Amino acid sequence: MTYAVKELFLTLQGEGAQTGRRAVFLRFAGCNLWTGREADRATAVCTFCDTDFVGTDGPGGGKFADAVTLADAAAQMWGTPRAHRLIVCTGGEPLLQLDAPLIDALHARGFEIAIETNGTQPAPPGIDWICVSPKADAPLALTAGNELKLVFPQPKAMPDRFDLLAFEHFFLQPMDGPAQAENTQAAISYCLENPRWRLSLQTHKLTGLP
Ligand SMILES: C[S@@+](CC[C@H](N)C(=O)[O-])C[C@H]1O[C@@H](n2cnc3c(N)ncnc32)[C@H](O)[C@@H]1O
Ligand SMILES: Nc1nc2[nH]cc(C(=O)O)c2c(=O)[nH]1
Ligand code: SF4
Ligand SMILES: [Mg+2]
Repeated sequence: MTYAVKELFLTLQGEGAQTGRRAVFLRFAGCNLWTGREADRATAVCTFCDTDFVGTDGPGGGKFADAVTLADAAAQMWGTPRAHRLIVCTGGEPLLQLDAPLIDALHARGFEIAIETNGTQPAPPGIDWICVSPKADAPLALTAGNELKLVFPQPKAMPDRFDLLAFEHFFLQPMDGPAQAENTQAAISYCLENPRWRLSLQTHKLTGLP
């Protein structure tokens, strides 16, 4: 199939349990919880998104005709050597496009495959690291994975709804936006009172990485 990619870039994973790790980021275009248009933000299911995922015009983005072409572009972006290769598939919502042929082509090039997902879509087999980030009252199709990273606070998605799910790590990530400072203090207070939860800061924003 054809893949619509907003951008493809090399950076360090900025968030969650794999923070600091070199990674190619594959940002797919499109999401099922927001059109990406500012005019629709207030009425979307997910209203606080910090990302432009509309179109295919970003750095390294485009329409890729097949899985091999896209996996080759990712491998070229990583460069040599082949060891420790990590690709983080994000978006937009990556599970609208990530499929078995692309998973196979990325594995064949030595990538460990991580995803950042809103958890509303089932995941194909073979993904090596699943990070679910629940949004408001959107029902979860994925209730197990490696990390659950909740943007905090969300009145319709408070942490106690999730802390019995089958994840290895539980993170609160302060919601970026006008109340970022207050949200960070609230997340810190919650983690101090609820030791199952750890704080995830968006370190790429602190360091100026993409
Ligand atoms: C842009 S989303 C794309 C992947 C997927 N659609 C999802 O929501 O998980 C990537 C990550 O950024 C987080 N995020 C989005 N907007 C944010 C904000 N305003 N503040 C903090 N984290 C945010 C998401 O919750 C998710 O963990
Ligand atoms: N450096 C960096 N780390 C990230 N972790 C998750 C991101 C995302 O937008 O999915 C992201 C991102 O956009 N940049
Ligand atoms: S689900 Fe993810 S990509 Fe979609 S609008 Fe929300 S944060 Fe953005
Ligand atoms: Mg981001």
